Amino acid sequence: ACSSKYVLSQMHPMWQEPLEVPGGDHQSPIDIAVKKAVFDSDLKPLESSYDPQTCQQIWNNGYSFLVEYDDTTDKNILKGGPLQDKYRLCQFHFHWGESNDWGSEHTVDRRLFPAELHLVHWNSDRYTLFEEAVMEENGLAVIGIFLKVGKRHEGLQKLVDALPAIRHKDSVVEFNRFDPASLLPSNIDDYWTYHGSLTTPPLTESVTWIVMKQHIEVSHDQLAVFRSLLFTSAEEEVQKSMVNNFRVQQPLRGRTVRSSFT
Ligand SMILES: NS(=O)(=O)c1ccc(C(=O)NCc2ccc(F)cc2F)cc1
Repeated sequence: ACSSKYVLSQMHPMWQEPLEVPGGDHQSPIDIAVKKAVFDSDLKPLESSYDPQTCQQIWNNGYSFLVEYDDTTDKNILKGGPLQDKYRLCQFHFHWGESNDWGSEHTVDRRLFPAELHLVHWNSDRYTLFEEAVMEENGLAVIGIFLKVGKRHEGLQKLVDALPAIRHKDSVVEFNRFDPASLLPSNIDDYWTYHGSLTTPPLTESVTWIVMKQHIEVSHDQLAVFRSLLFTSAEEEVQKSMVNNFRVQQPLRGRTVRSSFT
């Protein structure tokens, strides 16, 4: 899978923002000012096709928890929308807060959501490995989906039940037959899209962001289990709750956010 060979650099949630990312004027996340988004009628509907059997593992990388997929074949594909090529799913992960009042990375008219899901894909038409694609401008496509607290999300529960087994950093458990499509909102035709970056180091500006207008709902208790995860490994004396693992918002620097809807 895409990131098991790399453990994200040791970042504390409130990790010091690098003062400048070299040439970093396409950084993420951003605030999406709805009225300033430009409707683009050329944007096509998104097409995704995921195979739950290719789910491999769920693990705590010390920053979030990732569900990883076998990305050695074209079994989990995203195309259409703003994308010219086809992209392979390699993992999905979440960002959340210590309370339900904040936690998302992107905002909509400054509105914060309690959490945000990222489905990470890389361009398998042009590159052979995620690690290669992550360095290229058209290398990655990440779907961002906001989470709101409300009714229990049945699809998410299987994932929530696995979290106690990966409480500590670097813990991994086998996880199979999970359908990422079960986490998509009913409407995936309405989205905003812009060019940005990874929201954690190396912060490379290789991401076509596709942020869904429609959120998904999870229960308060489901989100509470996210907060029971730890940033720290089992050996460390002081255990730190994994919360507030989001990056601060970045300047738009003249970029245009396009919308697929009016
Ligand atoms: N939150 S986000 O969706 O923007 C995001 C998505 C993926 C990654 C990632 O894979 N990092 C590890 C990693 C793995 C390999 C590599 F070459 C570079 C690299 F950053 C980081 C952030």
